Amino acid sequence: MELGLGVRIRIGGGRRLRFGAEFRNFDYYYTNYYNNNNNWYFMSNTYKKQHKQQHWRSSSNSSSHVDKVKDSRQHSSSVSALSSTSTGIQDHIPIPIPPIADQAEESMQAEDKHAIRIRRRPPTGPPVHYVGPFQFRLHTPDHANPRNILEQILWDKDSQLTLMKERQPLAVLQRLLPGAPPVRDFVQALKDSYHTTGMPALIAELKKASPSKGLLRPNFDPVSIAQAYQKNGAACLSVLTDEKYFQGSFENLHAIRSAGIKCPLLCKEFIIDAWQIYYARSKGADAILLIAAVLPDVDIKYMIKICNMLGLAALVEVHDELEMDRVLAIDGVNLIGINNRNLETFEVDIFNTKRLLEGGRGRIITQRDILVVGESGLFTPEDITFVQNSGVQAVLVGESLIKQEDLGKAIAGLFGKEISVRT
Ligand SMILES: O=P(O)(O)OC[C@@H](O)[C@@H](O)c1c[nH]c2ccccc12
Repeated sequence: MELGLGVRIRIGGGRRLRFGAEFRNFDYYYTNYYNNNNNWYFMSNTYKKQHKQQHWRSSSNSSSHVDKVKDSRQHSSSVSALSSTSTGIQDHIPIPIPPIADQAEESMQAEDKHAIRIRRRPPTGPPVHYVGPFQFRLHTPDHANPRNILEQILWDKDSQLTLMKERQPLAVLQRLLPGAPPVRDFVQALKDSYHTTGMPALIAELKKASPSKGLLRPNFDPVSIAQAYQKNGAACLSVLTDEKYFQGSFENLHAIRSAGIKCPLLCKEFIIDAWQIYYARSKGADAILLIAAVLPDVDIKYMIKICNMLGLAALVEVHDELEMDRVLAIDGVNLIGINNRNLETFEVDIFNTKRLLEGGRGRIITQRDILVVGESGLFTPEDITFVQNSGVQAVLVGESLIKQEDLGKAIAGLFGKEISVRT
């Protein structure tokens, strides 16, 4: 008998009892099933409840990963046939078909090919509260810990999401959407501002704290900050909604939207699940962020479809050439953010914006009329001129504004002049 990370038991004579929970990109479509001697059994909801089954991704370094991929291909049709009924998702909900097993496999290969380093979930399975059929864990290998702050944020996000989705399942959320405030055109607002001021349009960020800089603004009143940003020429606002690391919230987003702020709002969140897009929309977002370092291509494509359906803009964020090339290969991307901050190390280098827009990449971007946002680490008029000359039509600025008491002066100081054209 062989025990492997609580995943598989091999019983004498080659009979295998394997317990599997296939990771699907979108949890509300996930399918849990187990394999007993090559017969696949779907786990009913009752079974899941009885065993408090968590869905998780098993170790990616071992052969079990390879087996799992193979198995998911063999059984994809039956699994997907079962999934729609047993997850309780009704047929009439109009959402694009999510990637299923074959695409998930493709996405795994894409992850390898494009070297996505960030792991969205702990690779070694469920944490200690797991009470499934195999309650024990033989050991916790080192790679079970987050390797950097981005992974840590995502792993926390993943567990918070499980709770949020339990409280408000997608079907419930969707019923709220018709009552959400109408979507405003985020990209158009940036273009308009760029054309009227001749300077990069400002997306001013409401960020109370950050993991790299700690507390940035102790007296944080989101609505009055938003009003001051708007009055002083911001074209759009970016509202951090992550609570744990940025001291933001969806309440802030909602409050700003309800206060009648006209600037379109970007929901600044670590999106790993389509559910979050619907949630952001229900709270009044006009745009959402998709981080290429975190999301495989197949997810970006799927999430862009959802954004199009909801009328949201998708700001697709890249940090290096590899990510830029991936994103340029995806149809329908019209707004790209170049983050000058490496989210794994926090290093900031505004030369990054220039590097990524040089040569062929810049030409493709111009040809396709993609709007580029220079993000992070912008403090002075020289910085603004530098990224503008590199080819951006908008900038996303947090720290250098939010830390100053007088936000009007802060904006004028950043651009070297007042940029407000509103009356
Ligand atoms: O405060 P700065 O350096 O001006 O950066 C703003 C913004 O670019 C940054 O907050 C940001 C860029 N991408 C993100 C993704 C998640 C959280 C935050 C961010």
